[in-house]
Amino acid sequence: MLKNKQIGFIGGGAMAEALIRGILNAGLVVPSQILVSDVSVERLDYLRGTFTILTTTDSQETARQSDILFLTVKPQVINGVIDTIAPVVSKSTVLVTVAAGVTISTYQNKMPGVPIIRVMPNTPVAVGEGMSAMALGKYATTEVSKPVAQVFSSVGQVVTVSEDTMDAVTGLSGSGPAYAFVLIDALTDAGVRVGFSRQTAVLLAAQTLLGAAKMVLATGEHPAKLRDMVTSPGGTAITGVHILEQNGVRAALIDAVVAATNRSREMGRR
Ligand SMILES: NC(=O)C1=CN([C@@H]2O[C@H](COP(=O)(O)OP(=O)(O)OC[C@H]3O[C@@H](n4cnc5c(N)ncnc54)[C@H](OP(=O)(O)O)[C@@H]3O)[C@@H](O)[C@H]2O)C=CC1
Ligand SMILES: O=C(O)[C@@H]1CCC=N1
Repeated sequence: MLKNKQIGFIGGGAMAEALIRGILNAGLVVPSQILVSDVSVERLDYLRGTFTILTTTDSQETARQSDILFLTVKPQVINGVIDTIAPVVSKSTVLVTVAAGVTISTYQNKMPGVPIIRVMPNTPVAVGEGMSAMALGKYATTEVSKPVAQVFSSVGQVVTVSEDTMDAVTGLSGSGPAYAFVLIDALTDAGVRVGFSRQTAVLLAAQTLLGAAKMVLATGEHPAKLRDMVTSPGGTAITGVHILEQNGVRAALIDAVVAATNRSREMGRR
């Protein structure tokens, strides 16, 4: 379905790189179908050198050439980018924005009639294990959204949500890899503390989280039931879980998601 489609990215940072890596690894497109623009020539050199894709410093050129145009710049600069590209974006281009907090109406007001899709992905798209949520603007019909859904489903799982839940998605799965990396890093330190090399400790920590996540998805069981299967009476796991609960790890994670959700809302009000 993406054969002969030109895919553009405005903003060649962390999220664009993760998506480019993911869709190239998935074989969804070939490098010559991807054009990226960025303000940083060094960044473009890096992306061209790494992926053999096309690059330019001209955002309007990227907007003109793209059938699917990803806006992958920070929310702080999105208004400037919209003003730059609005005069040249065609109604046959599907505009996909991943900017946290920025509503579809912000784009739609400046680009009437252009199909807009707001997506909140996460960086594990780079390894085919992303979690993306998608909300469709009023001109983005199901038909129009199909190739975009295909992009995100080639690099992980996709759900369609109503736009009013997007800040919550941002707080949970959009920002979530950061929480997971903190957990893995902390468990790795713990492994070093109990005597492993860092290399062995990070393997023990990361594979354990990967395995636990796979069990939740594969069995459909409540995570508490799976936890019960690990906690032998009077054993080691319940001893560790007790310490986590005593230190408020569960409440800290809930607070983190609520705070990140609120921050996403705040960024949208700017
Ligand atoms: N990182 C993540 O995990 C996720 C990010 N997002 C969203 O993705 C977007 C990008 O985030 P991220 O990739 O982390 O940010 P980055 O800062 O890594 O990337 C943004 C890139 O855009 C460049 N840039 C700045 N201004 C312009 C412009 N006017 N035209 C073209 N390029 C420009 C920046 O250059 P310079 O640095 O020189 O300013 C930078 O290279 C954000 O809106 C964020 O909310 C969504 C989900 C997850
Ligand atoms: O931190 C941020 O604002 C972006 C959005 C979700 C993840 N990273």
